[in-house]
Amino acid sequence: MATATRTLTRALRTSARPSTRSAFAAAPRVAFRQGGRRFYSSESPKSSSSAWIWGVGAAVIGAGGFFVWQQDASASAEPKAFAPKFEDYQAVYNEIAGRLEEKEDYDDGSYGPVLVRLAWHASGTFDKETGTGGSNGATMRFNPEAGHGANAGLKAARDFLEPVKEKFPWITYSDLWILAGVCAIQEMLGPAIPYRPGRSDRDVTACTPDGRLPDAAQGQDHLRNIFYRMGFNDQQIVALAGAHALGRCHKDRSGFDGPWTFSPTVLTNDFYNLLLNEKWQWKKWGGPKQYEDSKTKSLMMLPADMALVQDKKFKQWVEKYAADNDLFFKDFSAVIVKLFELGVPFAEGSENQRWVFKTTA
Ligand code: HEM
Repeated sequence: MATATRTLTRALRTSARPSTRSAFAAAPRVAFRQGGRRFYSSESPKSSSSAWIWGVGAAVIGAGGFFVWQQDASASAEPKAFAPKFEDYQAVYNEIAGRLEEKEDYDDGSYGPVLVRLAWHASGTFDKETGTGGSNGATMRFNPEAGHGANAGLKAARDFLEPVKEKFPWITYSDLWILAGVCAIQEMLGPAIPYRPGRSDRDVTACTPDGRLPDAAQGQDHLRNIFYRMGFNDQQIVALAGAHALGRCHKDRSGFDGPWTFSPTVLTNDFYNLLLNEKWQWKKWGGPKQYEDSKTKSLMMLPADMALVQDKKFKQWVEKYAADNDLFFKDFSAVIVKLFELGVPFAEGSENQRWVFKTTA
């Protein structure tokens, strides 16, 4: 199965999929020059581009501060102050992108899907009532959070990013994990995902309690409880779930097994189309209850995925996204930006100054 999906994925990529990498993916990438440097922005530069650049500097400095570290301890007794800029984050992006497919035998040939899941599980612990959890902190580095059942298998993603952290020691783990999610989505031909840095790492005391992430065996009431707690609505829940076009379930992680789509390393609206148009039946096996498509028996759906067509309010959004990939990309980009920023104390005013990284794909 892995080989078949990999072959199809490669075919899709080489054919460039003009309909999936759509106008929306291209439109927000505004490139402009200032002071001999090239910048990419999610919005047009303001009439005074120097004000925009000041704004970016303020966002980074205000939120993350200067990073102080010593590159070569013997060279100088003075630690160097370093305020990373767009180009520095783009360099981290490029490093991650260049390594996504370095291990041919990993899953369907890319670490992209598991990096998206890491970024989502780091963010999805947010509780809007208490303001706890969210992508600030990277507390999944520690037990008990690393050992929560929902996070099984994410060590693969965290370990994958360790050499990147070593090469760019100034970036926090929490900014790095989210940047990796952004990079993975864009490199898997998804829409542009505007990004802003400013997350700081926290210690073990900031670990969130178990049970904040969704349980795949449950249905619509559970999904609403979990995602409303983060501050999302029905439309946003359905848009987020489209990420299940990517990757697969693993018996040794969640207990479930198999991919949702035939192209698990390319982001498309296929998850919705398959959910609506295929005939799904319970899989007869010794594992947890999951669905399989009756035609090929090679694709899967979780009970929580199936809830999106069993519930009328969810289903209307599944239908819209199945019919319109551009709409899915637009809404997915907006909602994942919100997800990835949950619980982060960004500098005031920085919400209009996100960066869009240039893809390497
Ligand atoms: C709606 C509630 C959700 C449930 C119940 C759920 C559940 C699961 C489960 C059980 C797996 C399999 C893990 C494994 O065995 O490796 C998985 C994988 C995945 N999930 Fe979700 N998920 C949900 C929402 C999301 C969201 C919101 C995103 C991202 C925006 C996401 C992205 C992914 C990705 C990319 C994978 C594949 C990981 C890989 O290939 O290693 N999921 N999810």
